[in-house]
Amino acid sequence: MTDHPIELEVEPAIAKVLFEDRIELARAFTFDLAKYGEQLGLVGPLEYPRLWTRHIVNSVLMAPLLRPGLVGDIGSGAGLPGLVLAIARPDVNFVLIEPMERRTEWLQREVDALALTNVQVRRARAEEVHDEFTFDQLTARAVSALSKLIPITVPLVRSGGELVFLKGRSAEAEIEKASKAIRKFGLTDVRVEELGENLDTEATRVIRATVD
Ligand SMILES: C[S@@+](CC[C@H](N)C(=O)[O-])C[C@H]1O[C@@H](n2cnc3c(N)ncnc32)[C@H](O)[C@@H]1O
Repeated sequence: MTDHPIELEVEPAIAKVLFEDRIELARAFTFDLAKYGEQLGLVGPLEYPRLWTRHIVNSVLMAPLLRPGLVGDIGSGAGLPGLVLAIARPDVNFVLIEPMERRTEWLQREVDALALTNVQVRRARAEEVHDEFTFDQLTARAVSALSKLIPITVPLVRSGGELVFLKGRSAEAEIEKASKAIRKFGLTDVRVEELGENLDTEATRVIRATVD
């Protein structure tokens, strides 16, 4: 692989606050993402000046919502949020589920390079592994609208488990549009939460829902 001329956003101070003693791993991952991301079609060049803020910090804001157990991340792509969360939460086990071979190769290479022992990479679509995994919590970012995510993710989560989806401004509208699926798949306590509101970074939003 050829080196990419890196014009990376300077690491924001909040990164060290959020990653604590895992910051060196987060730096190594971010550096690799900047180096290979465009070449491997993982992130576009326009994202480089906001790689930390918009992608790495945005993902790690979810870390406090996770409980020790098994977490599935659907459509991990470049590793967002799954690999970032696995860096931040070594006490949680993760399965990154991603159908594209080039992306799973990238994810596995990073898992190996960072010597992460709490991550499994599975090349598949979510709906192909319903009989293979039962997660305590399931995360996703930028995969599809809530109404489409519900049927492919709920069968992967244990009763009492939780969906945690990073969403933008559309969160409430997506909940509204997914009302039929929410009823059909027995989701309760469906709500939008703001993350990072009092921190020195862009706030973000998640949809959280409990699986009956
Ligand atoms: C727009 S990318 C987002 C990647 C990453 N989550 C992020 O936030 O940058 C959507 C990803 O979801 C994956 N994907 C699409 N449909 C999927 C499915 N049914 N199950 C699992 N992954 C899926 C795609 O291959 C792609 O990597």
